[in-house]
Amino acid sequence: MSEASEKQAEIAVEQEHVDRVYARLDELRSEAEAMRDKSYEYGREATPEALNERDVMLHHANRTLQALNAESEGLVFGRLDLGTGDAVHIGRLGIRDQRFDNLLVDWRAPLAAAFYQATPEHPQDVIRRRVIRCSREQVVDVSDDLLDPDRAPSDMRVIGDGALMAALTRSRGETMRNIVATIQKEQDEAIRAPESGVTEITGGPGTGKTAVALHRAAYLLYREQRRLGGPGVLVIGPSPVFMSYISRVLPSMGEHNVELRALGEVLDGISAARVDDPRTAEVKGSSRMVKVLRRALRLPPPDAPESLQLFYRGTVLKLEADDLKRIRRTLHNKGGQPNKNRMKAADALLEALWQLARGLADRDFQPDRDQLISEIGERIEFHRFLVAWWPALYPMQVLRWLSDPERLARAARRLLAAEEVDVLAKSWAEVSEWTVADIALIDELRMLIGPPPKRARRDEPEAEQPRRASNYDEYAHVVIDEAQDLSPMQWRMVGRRGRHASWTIVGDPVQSSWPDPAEAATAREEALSAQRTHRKFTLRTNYRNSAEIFDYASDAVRDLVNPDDLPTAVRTTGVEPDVREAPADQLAATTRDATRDLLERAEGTIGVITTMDRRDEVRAWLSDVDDPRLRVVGSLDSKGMEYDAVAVVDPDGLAAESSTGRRALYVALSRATQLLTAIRPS
Ligand SMILES: Nc1ncnc2c1ncn2[C@@H]1O[C@H](COP(=O)(O)OP(=O)(O)OP(=O)(O)O)[C@@H](O)[C@H]1O
Repeated sequence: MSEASEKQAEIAVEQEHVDRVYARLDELRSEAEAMRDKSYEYGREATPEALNERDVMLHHANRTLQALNAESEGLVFGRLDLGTGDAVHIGRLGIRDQRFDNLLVDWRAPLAAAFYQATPEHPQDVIRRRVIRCSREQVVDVSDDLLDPDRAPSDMRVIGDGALMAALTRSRGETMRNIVATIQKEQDEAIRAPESGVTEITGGPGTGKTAVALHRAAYLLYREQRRLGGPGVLVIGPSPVFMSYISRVLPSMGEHNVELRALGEVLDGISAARVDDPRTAEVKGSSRMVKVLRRALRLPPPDAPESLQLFYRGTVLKLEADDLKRIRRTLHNKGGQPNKNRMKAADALLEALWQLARGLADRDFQPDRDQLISEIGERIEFHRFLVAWWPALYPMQVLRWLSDPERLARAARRLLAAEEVDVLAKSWAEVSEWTVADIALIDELRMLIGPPPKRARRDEPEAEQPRRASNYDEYAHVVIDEAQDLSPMQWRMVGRRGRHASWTIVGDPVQSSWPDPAEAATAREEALSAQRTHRKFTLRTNYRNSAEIFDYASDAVRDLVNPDDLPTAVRTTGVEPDVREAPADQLAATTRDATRDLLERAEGTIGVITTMDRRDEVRAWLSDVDDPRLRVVGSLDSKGMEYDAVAVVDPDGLAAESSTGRRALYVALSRATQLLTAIRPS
């Protein structure tokens, strides 16, 4: 038999099994639908027990249907031939036949672990491992690894030369795919690590950190359904573009109970995608901002009245600016959230008025404490004063007040340098749209201020009404991707979402754009201080880049890092990166030529990456290139992304963009799977 017909014969064998799986899937779907219909009937009886039973049935039926109806692409993807003579098929779900025998074992079940962990050195009773590739319900390819040749029966066929290389060479689509059929051993160890505490996964570009983190989320949801199913899993990544890029991975594995949020979307109800320039982001992200914000809350609101004057029984009572200042200071010194202290503020003012009145008492004026307090306390003019002097505060409003440089300088005295105050005030004064870094400040303010009183909420401007999170601290597992870039303020924000959670933290210090790693490390330790277990996995193989591309990309950081922190790229293509030089007036034309060239030569997506400042300019240069595969992004937006071909426009500009510019350049140059062009202004 020729190699091709051997392969066809094996494809036919697998097709038979895949057909059985799909037929059984249809049966199970019908059963679940029947159960759902029956649960509605139970509901009609309306006794508490019947209603309870209905809810349980309905929940179960819906969950089953959701799992069965998830994209069926790649439902069956693996097979193990064991030393016992048994064959086990592995898939995205576990499916049993009517006799309760396994037709398909869920990839997360212990029985499937050998699919990822068996090696020729430790075959774990696996003789042949087969990856099956399907297009919908049709088997299109099989690819084998013979792990234990000595025990292989003589008629066992071994097809192809490895599924991993085939998967890596294929062009990538708009969104990240699951890698469940080709997860490698070192990745599997991180995916299947216990849930508790902190699991840290590091590794260089393209080592599969994001893929591993998402598969780990799916694995934990399967294994720890009871704990994670309710409060759920939160996955945080750098940008909305990135979240959309990874958004299909979990649903493609049947998991829907996961919230994906970019860093600018962590706070309910507000969403920011704009990023500050590096200097501004650095100041906004510094943990010094906690004190600045605390101080800002101690300042009177911008239009606060400077004195309080009332007539009481023919006598003038007046609290002067200094009195009011002292009362405010005392209230703040006692601590607590200003929004919860409004009653205390009213009491303190009334007490001060009483002290005044008592000092003025004479024969004609004999005030009584209780009477004065209750009479003045009910006056509308007193309430008006209180509302202006100690208003209900809203985080965004308080931050907006800091666009006044004088006010900000008062809050930042001895904490921020004059230049830093300028940078911040300018950022808030010039643009009304919030940035990603502002969100962590707004979240901090929410914690410091406390919820506004219910009555005040009705007057709350629309823009100030983030949907109140009931589940602030209630996620059971938090996954942070690109964790190396979180600022200290962002660590505080995410820490609040997972005080009782377990964590998966994924990142690569070499790709970090945060200029002060020590400050971020301290904030991270604080955010995770409740965690007792800490385990770390390092991934060392770069699956994305060709060796030629990664070698060129690594030059950007080689002298900054320990060589052990750079992974090894496994694939060679023989195609070196294309480096072009162009005088400034030719840069647009050269970029257009290079982009068209890449669109022609590469099959999948094309990314053009440049400095954040030049993003719009480069977009305009390419506005007449009409191809949906093309994306033009700034350096920060390229974090975590991947394209089949990449053009980096002005690499030296990227390197000079910030104090961590060379690391940003390393990120940009390591985004391509097949082709890389660098365009340097000469
Ligand atoms: N075991 C695997 N089988 C197939 N493809 C894989 C495997 N591991 C990783 N990949 C692919 O390699 C590419 C890089 O993966 P991923 O984006 O998760 O890496 P990363 O470590 O997060 O990269 P970066 O740090 O650069 O953002 C993706 O296309 C992913 O699908």
